[in-house]
Amino acid sequence: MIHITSAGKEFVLHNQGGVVLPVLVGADLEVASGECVGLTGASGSGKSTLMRMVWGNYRTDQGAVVVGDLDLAQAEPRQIIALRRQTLGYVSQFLRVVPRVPTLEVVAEPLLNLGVPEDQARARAAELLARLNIPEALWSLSPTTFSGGEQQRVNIARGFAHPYPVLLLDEPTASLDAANRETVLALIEEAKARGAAILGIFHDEPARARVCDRLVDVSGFTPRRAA
Ligand SMILES: Nc1ncnc2c1ncn2[C@@H]1O[C@H](COP(=O)(O)OP(=O)(O)OP(=O)(O)O)[C@@H](O)[C@H]1O
Repeated sequence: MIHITSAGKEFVLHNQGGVVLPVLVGADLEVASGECVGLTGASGSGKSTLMRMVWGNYRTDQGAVVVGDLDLAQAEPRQIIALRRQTLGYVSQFLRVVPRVPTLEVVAEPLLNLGVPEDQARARAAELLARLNIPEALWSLSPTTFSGGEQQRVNIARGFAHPYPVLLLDEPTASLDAANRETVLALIEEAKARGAAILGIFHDEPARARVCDRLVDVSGFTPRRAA
């Protein structure tokens, strides 16, 4: 479901004299349906950069990053938007939402955007929020004032509302207590069992060992820097 071939990325720092910072070169990676691949490598090796190239908000400079049948390196913005609506889900570390939208709507929104009837979308959102221990009294409130861990759980509920064929997970268990961490790991296992292809960054080593089928060390794609 994810096919990355000879992908490269460099940043041009326009506000720092146009310095060119090569970050990835010759990156190759495959994630099959039902598989979870974990990205590893030292801080700064390019894990988040590679994830953002798959998500389509960092442009791929060389090679191909194909999700389903769309090459993100060549795609038009409207194709990326359609891919994100139907195929590609992303649980980032931090929740970004429009202020004043109630939590239940935030979680149901990906389903409503796909035309799922409102009662079904809200029922699915409620089921996930309950499973992730967000008290029902909070569902009608905007999550902007929630605690870090509550916001992360709302973000996870939103990311798992629609059964995306491809999922990107950035530290999904980072600030969770044991019970909620267990729920998130179970959600990941269920997504794999229904055939989702998952690419993730997990600093939580036991979590990584449990859900990842393979690890890919991104430092293998780090260009040799001039001494
Ligand atoms: N938008 C950007 N502009 C310029 N340089 C960037 C940008 N994003 C990332 N980089 C650089 O790319 C390199 C890789 O960063 P990245 O965040 O992908 O690493 P990482 O492996 O995810 O690190 P960490 O584990 O610390 O999160 C770093 O040297 C970083 O400074």
